[in-house]
Amino acid sequence: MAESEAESELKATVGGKPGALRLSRKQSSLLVQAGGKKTEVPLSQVVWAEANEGNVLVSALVRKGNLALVNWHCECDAAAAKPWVEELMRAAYGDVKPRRRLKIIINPVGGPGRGRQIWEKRAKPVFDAAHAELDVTFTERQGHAGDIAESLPLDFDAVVTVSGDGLLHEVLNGFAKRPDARKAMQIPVAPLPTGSGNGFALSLIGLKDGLDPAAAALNVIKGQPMDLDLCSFTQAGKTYYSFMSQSMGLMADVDLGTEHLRWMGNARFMYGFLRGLVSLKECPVELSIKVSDTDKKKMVDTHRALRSKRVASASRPDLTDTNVEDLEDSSLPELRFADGPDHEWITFEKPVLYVYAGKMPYVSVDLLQFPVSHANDGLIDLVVQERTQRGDLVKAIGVAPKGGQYWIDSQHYFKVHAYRAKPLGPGYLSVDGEAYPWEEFQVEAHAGLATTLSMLGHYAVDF
Ligand SMILES: Nc1ncnc2c1ncn2[C@@H]1O[C@H](COP(=O)(O)OP(=O)(O)OP(=O)(O)O)[C@@H](O)[C@H]1O
Repeated sequence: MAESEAESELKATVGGKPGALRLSRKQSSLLVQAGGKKTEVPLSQVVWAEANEGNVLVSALVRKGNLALVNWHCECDAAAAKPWVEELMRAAYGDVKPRRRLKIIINPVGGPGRGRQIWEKRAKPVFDAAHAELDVTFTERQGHAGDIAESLPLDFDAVVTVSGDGLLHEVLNGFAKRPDARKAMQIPVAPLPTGSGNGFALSLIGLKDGLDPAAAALNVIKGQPMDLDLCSFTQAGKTYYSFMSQSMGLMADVDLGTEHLRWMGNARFMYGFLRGLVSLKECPVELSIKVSDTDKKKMVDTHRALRSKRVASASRPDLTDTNVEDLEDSSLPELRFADGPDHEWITFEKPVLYVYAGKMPYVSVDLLQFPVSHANDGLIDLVVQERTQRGDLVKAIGVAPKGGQYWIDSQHYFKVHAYRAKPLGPGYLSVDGEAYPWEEFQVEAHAGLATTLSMLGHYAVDF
């Protein structure tokens, strides 16, 4: 059947005027014709359809710059409408179970402090339209989200953090403290971006819609569970979990040294970077690396091959209570490199401006720092920026939103199993955007330890 040809059509009336609304379901979209106006919406953006006693309601996210929720109400013959509506819901949801049960954790002071407002105006209406079952908590203090995760009943379909990336770090570390940590980490975590650092939402949804709360809500409603690697971060005998990044030197100064400028939103990171370029301060660190790959071109090829495989196989099936229960060993994995570096590790010998390790492509809208990273390749992407000419770094700013800095010779890019950093002077250390003591630590990757939600089955990046 040609894409333009309607697969099935529902003629409905609005306010008693026959023929005022025509809903046509095509192969991959819904066409709505009302009052001479045509709106075509991909089925992936249809969040609800129902027919009750001659009334039909269809809700979808329609692109109006951002994604906006639109509800179409109409009257029509109940017998004709019911099967049409049921078929539309089947086509719109595929394998995903509608009416997800969600734990929502909102940080009212995250980023520029607009979490509550954005939740109420832009996200909650989308979840309500999709008939999601919501259990909402507003955080009252630092650490609150971690405490919630530590004692959360495991009967939620997902945990959604309405904040920046820091709140997800707390949730995953709350899970890690539980005796049934492994089971808890099977509950997908997903972001609704209202913080200043929203790299996870950008990586899952892409640059175009990654900061749109409605698009993030859609990802929570329709995304399939996707394995998410975690990094264990061991310092002074204690192990934490990092889902996103660790940074030292200039990039940690950019994050932690600009906390007082939260009101600037995302712009604070660019300000911090420019300030760091003026001082060009060396990062005093001894860095040991358990390398998997160092060839940039080969890493791009592997990235493309892995990604097309992911598209073909999509992600794992939707969660059910049974497959969460099925996990027998619920403890977290042993560390493989607990004894520290051996002869297979290399040491980076040149003067360093910053070290940035990551598990996802976008750090912010201005920086595609890890363009060949994967949610679940079991490896950490490690960038070591040599202390180089200011001019090189200024040039990199312009190409950074598309990851162009990847090709700069002074920017060393490694795929690694693990690494260890030992401070040789004062500095900052940021783990998932949160401040950690600038003391010796070791990091290693753990394949697919946690879970997120994705509509694509891979990170949304073209490189
Ligand atoms: N009610 C609260 N009062 C104060 N701090 C809170 C509250 N709720 C959460 N926090 C803390 O706010 C911090 C910032 O959260 P998050 O990272 O999610 O947002 P953000 O604006 O992107 O911040 P950052 O840019 O610093 O990462 C976290 O350390 C979290 O523990």
